[in-house]
Parts: sequence; structure tokens; C-alpha cells
Amino acid sequence: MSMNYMFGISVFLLCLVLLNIYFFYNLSTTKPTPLIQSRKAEAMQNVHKEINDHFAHLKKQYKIKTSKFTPVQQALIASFNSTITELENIWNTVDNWVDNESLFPDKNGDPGRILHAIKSSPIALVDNAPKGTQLKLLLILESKQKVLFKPKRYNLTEVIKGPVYAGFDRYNSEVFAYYLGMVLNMRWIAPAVTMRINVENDILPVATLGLKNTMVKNEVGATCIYGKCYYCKINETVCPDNTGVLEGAAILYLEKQFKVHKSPWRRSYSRKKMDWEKDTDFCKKLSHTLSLQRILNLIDVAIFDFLIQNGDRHHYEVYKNRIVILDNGKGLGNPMVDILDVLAPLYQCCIINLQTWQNLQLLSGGSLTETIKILSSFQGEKLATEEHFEAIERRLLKVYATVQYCIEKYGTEKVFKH
Ligand SMILES: Nc1ncnc2c1ncn2[C@@H]1O[C@H](COP(=O)(O)OP(=O)(O)OP(=O)(O)O)[C@@H](O)[C@H]1O
Ligand SMILES: [Mn+2]
Repeated sequence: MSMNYMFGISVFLLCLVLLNIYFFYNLSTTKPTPLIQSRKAEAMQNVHKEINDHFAHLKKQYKIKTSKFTPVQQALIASFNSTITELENIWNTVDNWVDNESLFPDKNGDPGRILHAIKSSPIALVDNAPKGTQLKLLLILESKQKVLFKPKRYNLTEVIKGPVYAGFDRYNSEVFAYYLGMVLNMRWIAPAVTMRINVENDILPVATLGLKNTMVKNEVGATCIYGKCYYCKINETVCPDNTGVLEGAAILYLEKQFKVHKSPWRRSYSRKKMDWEKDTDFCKKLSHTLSLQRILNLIDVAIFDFLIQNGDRHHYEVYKNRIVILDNGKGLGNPMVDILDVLAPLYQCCIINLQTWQNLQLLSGGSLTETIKILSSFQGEKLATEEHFEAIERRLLKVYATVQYCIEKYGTEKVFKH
């Protein structure tokens, strides 16, 4: 009798376990119904609406300058307003540079000297740089430094319509990004400067055969380049202007071993929605696979990208466990549009590095673009139209608004991280 009783209980327990497994499996694999999906889409829309409400009612402190920025601005000016005496010295400083806050020398006139040296060092060799999908050249300077050259494809006034990643790379966006990184104190970035090269005098005599093979003469006899890259086409050349000069961004090449990762917030480049666009718990789930430091780093980069509207950060490179802000050519496309979902890492995680937040607050009231204008003026650069500068200031206010949204939702304790 008691044996039968025990047997009965065992069977009952076994059934319970099996039923549990059945329900667990079914619940976790059931596809969300269209109703759930539409509620999620609605939730995402509401976030944008709430952020825009905060933007409309932003406190005055975010719209005026703060005197706390003055010493920071002066230090930046001193770093960029420098003249060079000896090229050799600055390259020695660059080659022997070790610092955990900045990838390249960033103080006491060195940034200005580096930019000047990139522009004025004689070029020893020019080749195609076949990495990536867009046309770019590799310059080897006589001082042995490598430089990537992304040529000008558009005039500054041209507005790029379409998706946030539309069009060719913008050389001015690359250069702008460098100054932006320096002003935001996100210094894990490569120096970039506008460079003008004479094709006949400075490229052709030192061009590799490979590069020469991707050159064609246009109808007025100028030597144009179509290059070697995934999207390079013989009918999509870059040509020098009527003085024989090819303008572009010269970006210092980092001879470092990077680890390359897919961005969790990358776009699908099709109508398909990525997980981050569908899942309201996306960030929470990410914290199982990425460290807090990496997520905070991705959020910093998202703020950076939002300001210039670079929606093309499909991959990211890591050096010494920090993201190197490389490939910034898809910014400054349309000054009339602010695609808010470039900020998704910030508003989905609702956390931000406290230091980043303090740096951002220093830049209120126009200081951000004013400083970029001053720093780039030392190289005689005009990097964007006034509409773009205004757009960047407007987007900075939207970043403030997003942080306000997060604070209102979760409280300062949860939002700011060290
Ligand atoms: N300054 C740099 N120093 C060293 N490596 C670099 C630098 N800039 C870019 N790279 C490397 O070259 C690759 C291609 O460069 P980049 O991403 O700028 O080109 P792209 O044509 O825009 O490529 P994609 O279409 O994939 O975005 C990068 O993924 C990176 O690994
Ligand atoms: Mn790119």
C-alpha cells in the first residue's frame, strides 16, 4: 500500500516537472503577438515624445554659458593655437606617447603641431586604402607616418537627404569629429585636418601603380581617382578643382591592434527592425553580455554621434578596452533633421558616465560650437555651414533633455555612473 502511494506521488511529481518544462518552453519561445508588438512600438514613440517635451521645457541653465568652461576653453585654445618649428620633434612625441586619457598628445600646443605636421610634411607615397567601403587614400609621409585621406565629395552647403547613413562620407565630418572629441574630452580619437593636395605635383610622382590604375582623365583633362573599395565605381570619381587641388580629410593612421566588435545598436540597412528597435528591455539584456564600462562607453559614442548625426556606427574598434572613435564621415548630412534614435543607447539604458555629463554641462549656451570654430580657425578651416553649427547646439539641448527624461524616470542615483 505505502509502495503504491509512493509510486503515485512520484508519478504526480514527474508530471508536474514535465508540465513546467512544457510551459516554460512554450512561454519563452512564443512569438509576441501583433498587439504586443504594436504596444512596444508605441512605447518607443512615447519615449521620443517625452524627450521632446523635456526639450521644450528645458531649464535656463542649459541655454546659457557657464564661466566654469573658460579655463577649459583657454587650455584647448593654447593646445591648438601653436606654430611648429621642427617636424621631427612632434612625430617623436607622437610615437612615444603613452597616456590613458588621450590617444595622441593633447596638451601644450601639441594638437596644433600635429595638425600642422600632417598638412605640411612631404608625402613619400600615395596608394589606395582598400579598407572599408568608401574611397580613401593612404598617404605615407616622409617622416614615415601614415595618414588616411578621405576626399571631398560634397560642398559644405549640400544637404544629404534620405536615411541617416545616406550618401558618401563627408570629409568635413571627419575633421569636425576630431575637434568635437577634443572639446567633449573624448580623446580616444585620431587627429584629423583638412588637407589640400595637388594631384599632379604631390600625388602622381609618388603614386603606386595600383593607384595609377584607378585614375582616369576627365573631359577637361584633369586626373581623377575612382579608387579601390567596395563601393568604388569608375564613373564615381573624385577630381581636383580648377587649380589642380584635391581637398579632403587627412586622418592620422593608428598603427595599433584593435579588437573590432559589432555595435549592438547597429542599423539593419533594410526595412528589417533590429532588436534594439523592437525590444524595450534591450539594454537590460545587454548588461548580461557587456560590462557596464563598455555600455557607458557606447553611450558616450552615441552622444557624440547624435551631435553630428552619424547613424552609421555599425562596428566599433577597441584599443586598451576603450572605443576608438574611428570613421566619422557620415555626420553633418542634414542640418534640418535630428534622428533621435541615434541616442537610443542613452535613453534605453538611461545611464551616463558622470564625468561625461559634467563635461557636457560645461558646453552649454553656444560654447561647444564656438570652441570648435575657434580651434579649427587656427588651421584656416571652415568645417560646416551655420545651419549645421545651429543644429549641433540644438542637438546638445536634446542630449540635456534626454538626461532630464532619465532623471525624472529613474532618479539621479540610478542615472549617473562612475
Ligand atoms: N585613423 C585610423 N587608423 C587606423 N585604422 C583606421 C583608421 N581609420 C579607419 N581605420 C580602419 O580602417 C577601416 C575602414 O575605415 P572606415 O571605417 O573609416 O572606412 P569606411 O569606408 O567608412 O568603411 P565602412 O563603409 O565599413 O564604414 C576601419 O574599420 C578601421 O579598422
Ligand atoms: Mn564608414
